Formats: sequence, structure tokens, C-alpha cells
Amino acid sequence: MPPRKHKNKKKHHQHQAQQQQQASPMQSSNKSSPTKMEGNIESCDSTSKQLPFRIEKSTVLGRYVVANRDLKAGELLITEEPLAIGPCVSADAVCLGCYMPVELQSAQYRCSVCKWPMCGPQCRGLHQPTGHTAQECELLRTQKLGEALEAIRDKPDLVKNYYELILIVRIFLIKQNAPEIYAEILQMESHSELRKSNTELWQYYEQNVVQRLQRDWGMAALTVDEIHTICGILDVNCFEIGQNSAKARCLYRSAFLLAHDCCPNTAHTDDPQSYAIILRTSRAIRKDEGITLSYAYTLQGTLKRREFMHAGKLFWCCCQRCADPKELGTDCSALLCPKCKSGSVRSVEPLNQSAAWSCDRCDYTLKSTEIVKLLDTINMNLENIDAHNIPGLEGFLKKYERVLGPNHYLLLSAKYSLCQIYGRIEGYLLHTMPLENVEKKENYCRHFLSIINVLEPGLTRLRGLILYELHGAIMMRSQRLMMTGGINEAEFKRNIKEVIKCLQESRDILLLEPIGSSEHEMGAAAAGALAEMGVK
Ligand SMILES: C[S@@+](CC[C@H](N)C(=O)[O-])C[C@H]1O[C@@H](n2cnc3c(N)ncnc32)[C@H](O)[C@@H]1O
Repeated sequence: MPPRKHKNKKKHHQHQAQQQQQASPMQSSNKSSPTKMEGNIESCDSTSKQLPFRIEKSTVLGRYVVANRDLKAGELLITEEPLAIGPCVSADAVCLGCYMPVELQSAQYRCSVCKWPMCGPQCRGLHQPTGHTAQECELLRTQKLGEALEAIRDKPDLVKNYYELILIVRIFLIKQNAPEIYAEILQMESHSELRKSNTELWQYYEQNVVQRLQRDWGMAALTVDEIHTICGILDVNCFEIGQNSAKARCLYRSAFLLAHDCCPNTAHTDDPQSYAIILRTSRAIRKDEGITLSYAYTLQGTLKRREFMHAGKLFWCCCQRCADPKELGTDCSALLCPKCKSGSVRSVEPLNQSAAWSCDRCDYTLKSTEIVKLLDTINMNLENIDAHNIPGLEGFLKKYERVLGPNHYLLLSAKYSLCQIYGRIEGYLLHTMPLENVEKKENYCRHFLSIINVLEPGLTRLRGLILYELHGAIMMRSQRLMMTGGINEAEFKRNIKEVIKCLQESRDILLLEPIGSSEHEMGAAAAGALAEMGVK
């Protein structure tokens, strides 16, 4: 049983922020702290009423966060640096200092002391608390773990496992050097009892983490129970973060308290320099309403999201989206009925993972295990297509539009990739692309946006990114049609108004992203395009 991720905001064909920056067609050239928590989470008493949020407790959710007053969209709720940071569980090799990808080949630079691969001798995370500390280096050196990693470099599963252990080692070092922070970490939910009752999961950790740490990594000072507890805490509470190809997982002092919802009312990002989490409301929240974030991928069906959360977080989500067979009206899990060809096949009881799926027009039914198999196969086909392969992705759509419902999340994932690459890559640049492809880009953007407007409404990164893509496609189509007489001036002006709206919204969302992130750059490009048009 592989260990599970908490939340990965960027996945192949899903939340890819961007490839290279695309200049707005509105632009003439190709221009392309300290911690701060706005609501003091420890103040749960009545004197904290004016603070944005408070902690409450329920038998179902455990501790969770509630609004103390009406909150507007875009309000900053939490910004805090990590208590602990380390490589992700299922990530490929990364630099222990800055979490950028590294190779394991012998030509890769290695730490001169412990021999672990690093990005280079000038890595900004060398001897920094958020990176490769002197204590960690000494521990890895003493146990000859750099050499051990070198010896297993052709065994990807073992390599991943080595990287998984790093954050546990770091928590061991926190225990030794900063016991007050260790005590804070231990306050987090580990779900140890539930994990223990899952033999497969417990065995995985026993063999691959506990025994390896105690036997090969010199961690005899940590007890078996302690290691299992830390593993539980990390699985349940870690955030996966990273900008511009860096990837890490972090524990934060208070952001972990937010309950999950598959249609959350906050959005978060992270600072590429400090790894601080920055959490804002994505839409207006009423006083006393729960403040939520999503632990799962938004663009995934109920069956998969619930399974993902149950495996890693040990709870079955029962939110409004999960309870609705049509997922808040998006119908993004429905399949086309292969029997009558006109009905849609959905779970008859979405809060029951093993419930059958049936057609709404005929008597066709399928077991949920068959659905899982089918979705895994289609997902694997999608994952095997390079995200820059336009004919491959178009072929995927053509093939599976006959199997999956029109709004199915796997079709939308492919469309999202296409939205991002039409207009960007050699042979498909926006100014030279045939009108047909410009229109395809626009249609995919509109379709994707219509679903994301429901599942991730408001000030969310995905909306900001897709609105930017949409403005380019509308602008290019309008210019082309205007030149050939395909539209009149009034229509052209209407289109320009829509372009401006897309740019304004995209700018307002993406400039909330931290400076130095590719999303922020795109927000700046949107702002630049508006400035060139003389629009605020
Ligand atoms: C990151 S922790 C959140 C803080 C936790 N409630 C606590 O008291 O420490 C995640 C855990 O909170 C609970 N939880 C969060 N969202 C939930 C939801 N929508 N439904 C049920 N349980 C939830 C689950 O026990 C989950 O494993």
C-alpha cells in the first residue's frame, strides 16, 4: 500500500499552472517574513469575536475553523511559514535544499559531506532551517546514506522511499533541537488507531518506514509508536506545495485545522522563497459558516476523491458535492450508456463506494469495481499522452467522447491541457494557428470554465489561468474575423468587452499569487495588456 499524498495542486493534465508564458495578443511585444496569521487561532474565547475566524470542535470533523464575521472574497486569513518541510512522498529525487528536481546520475552535484544529490554548491537551502541543515547532513553522513542512495538509484520505488524518510528524520531532529515545535506537531491528528486497524497500510509503514529507519538510518531513539504517529500526522496534515518545478510537503501551525470540502471556500498558494502558505477566502463567507479547503483534486470524480481522502485522511467525505449524484449539477462523473446510447450512467448512491452505477434511461447497470477499472484504464491512457502532444490529446477526446459524459473530469483534464498548449507550442502559435484551432481553444476554455465556475468558484488560481487563456483565444478569433469581414464592428466591440472582463478577472486573481511564481507573472501580463489598452 503506497503512502498517500495530502494535496497535490499540480498534476499531469490537471492543475498544470503553465508551460512557457504566453503573451497576451493585446500586447504589442512578447514581454512577457515573518509569519502572519490574520486570525489568532488560539483565541477561541468570546473576546476574539472581531477576529476573522475561531476554532470549533465536532464529533465528525474534530477541530475545524469557522468565520467570526462575514468575510469578503479575497480576504487573507493565514500566512505562516512551515513548522516542518521535506520532500514529498511519491516525488522523484529533489534537492534537499530547495526541492528542485535533481538527477541521480553520477554527474549530478552531491553534498560534499553527506553525498546526497543537491542542485549545486550554492543551493539557497544549504544549511538553512527550511533545507539541508548541518545536523541532517551529519546524520546522513554518519549512516552512509548518500552512498546507500547511490547504490539503489536504479530502483525507483526504493529511491522514493528514501526521500519519504527525510521528513521523518527532520521531525526527529526537531524533537531533539526544538522540543516546543515537536510538541505542537504532536497535537495534530494522526488517526493511529484507524491506521492500525488497516493491516495493509500498517504493514507498509512497518516494513518501509519503521524498520528501515530503526535498522538502517540509526533512528533507534524513536520508538515504533512514535514513528507510526509521525507517519500518521504527516499523511493527515501535510500540504504539498511548490512553485516553478520545486515540490515539497509541509506541516503548518494552523492551516491544517481547516476541514475539507470538495467545493471549498478558500484557496491557498505558497511563497517560493519562504515556503509560507498563503490562505485566502475564494468567495464571500457568512458569519459562523465553516471555512474549508479541498484536500483532493477538484477535477476528479466523487468515487476517486472519496477513495483518495479515505486512504490518506481516514474519513469518508459526505459534502454536498459528494452527496449529489450530479456533483452540484456538473455531472462530471457520468458515463454515456453503452446500451441505449442516450442515457447517462451514474452511481445510484454516491455516498456508498460499492453502490452500483445505472443508466437513467434503460436497465443498464455496472458494478462500482468495474467503473474503477474502466476509469483507471482511461486515466492511464491520458497520463501516457505527453502534455504537449496536441494530436494525442485530440485523439483521446475523440475516442472517449463516446464513452464518457460530456463533462466527465477526464475529458475536462485533456481539454485543460489543450487550452494551455494551443497557442503556445511550435506549430500551434496563436498568431499563426488556423482559425479552426483558435476556435477550439476558445471552446475548450469556455467549457472548462463553466465547470470550474461551479466546483472552484471565485478567486481561484484555476479560474485565473483559464480566463487568461480565454482572453487570448477570443481576441485572436475576433481580430481574424474582423479582418475577413466575418463579424461587424459592433460584434467586434462586444468581443473586446469580454476580453477586457477576462483580463481584469484573471489579473485580479493571479496577482494574488506570490511574486516569483509563474502565475503571478501571468497576472502581470494581464495587467500589462490592460494598461496597453488604457483600461484599469
Ligand atoms: C488536516 S486534519 C484537520 C484538523 C483535524 N480536524 C483536527 O482536529 O486536528 C484532517 C482530519 O480532519 C477530519 N476532517 C476534515 N474534514 C473532514 C470532513 N469534511 N469530513 C469528515 N472529517 C473531516 C478528518 O478526521 C481528517 O482526517
